[in-house]
Amino acid sequence: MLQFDDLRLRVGGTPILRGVTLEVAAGEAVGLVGESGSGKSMTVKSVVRLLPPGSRTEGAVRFDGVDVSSLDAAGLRRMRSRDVAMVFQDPRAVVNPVRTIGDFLTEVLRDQGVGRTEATRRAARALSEVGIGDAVRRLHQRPYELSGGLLQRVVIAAALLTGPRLILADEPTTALDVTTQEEVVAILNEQRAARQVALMFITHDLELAAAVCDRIAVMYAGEIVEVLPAAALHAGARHPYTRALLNSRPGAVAPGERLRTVPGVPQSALTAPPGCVFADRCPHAEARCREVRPVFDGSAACHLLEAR
Ligand SMILES: Nc1ncnc2c1ncn2[C@@H]1O[C@H](COP(=O)(O)OP(=O)(O)OP(=O)(O)O)[C@@H](O)[C@H]1O
Repeated sequence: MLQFDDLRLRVGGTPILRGVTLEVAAGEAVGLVGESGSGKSMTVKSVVRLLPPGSRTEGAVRFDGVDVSSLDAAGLRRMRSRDVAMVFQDPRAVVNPVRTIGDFLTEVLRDQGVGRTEATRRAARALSEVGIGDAVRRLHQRPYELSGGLLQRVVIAAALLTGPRLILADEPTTALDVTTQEEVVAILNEQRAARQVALMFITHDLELAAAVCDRIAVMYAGEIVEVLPAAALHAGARHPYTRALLNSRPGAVAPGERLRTVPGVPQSALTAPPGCVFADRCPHAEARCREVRPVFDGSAACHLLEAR
């Protein structure tokens, strides 16, 4: 359904994505993990062309086989309002603070010609489906009357309301406290799985990605360095960067022990060396790793794995 084909992105001449190739099947959940600045947000934003001014892309992003860069304004609006829904980190940045939850939820349906009574009925049902009781009262409330967790559920309800085929979720729970995070992710995942909606889920949390997703794509400095089935995250991770990330999880050391880190500093696509993007921090790097860029073979981009 969704295909990134050697997507490269520059913003004002600065390289941000250096050739992202990835596919997402209908109904599939794919997690995008990696350090800050690795290009996760830019990758998902390129699906709906929500890129910063001065962006230039090469390669392609295709939705249902159609290159999104070829969509005219009407096509882009249709894709953003029907086919693809977005859930971002901070629900308060998305919901208009002075309008009611009911207005927020029914707006898109009303735009699509759904009558007021029917739109309100669907909005109330959508709230119940994301676990918000007393839906009729909630529809009359304003965002400041709801906690962050409840408001993010409202955003998820809105995302599901138009029957999208893909949800782009960019760290949807980072702004919430830990117990609320789990509930919100569980609801998002239950509801999208029940409807067979595909998901691209950006998170820093490898375990969370593995719990929610079918496959995980690991990004580093504007590239995907490894893609693997979520069930194989621990036993099957092959790329040295994925292994280093797994080793640096708090759960990877005994309580009281010092946490391990990935040595060195995160690289950006701009400062990436000509060879492997991870060469400067990789404990196994050889001369060719610094000179020749490894080819992504559908599973990983690493010279050390090619040799085996
Ligand atoms: N509006 C912008 N203009 C120019 N460059 C940008 C802009 N937004 C982000 N970038 C740059 O693009 C690169 C990728 O950013 P992106 O937000 O995709 O990373 P990320 O992996 O999602 O990070 P995080 O986990 O911190 O959100 C970074 O180097 C960032 O500085």
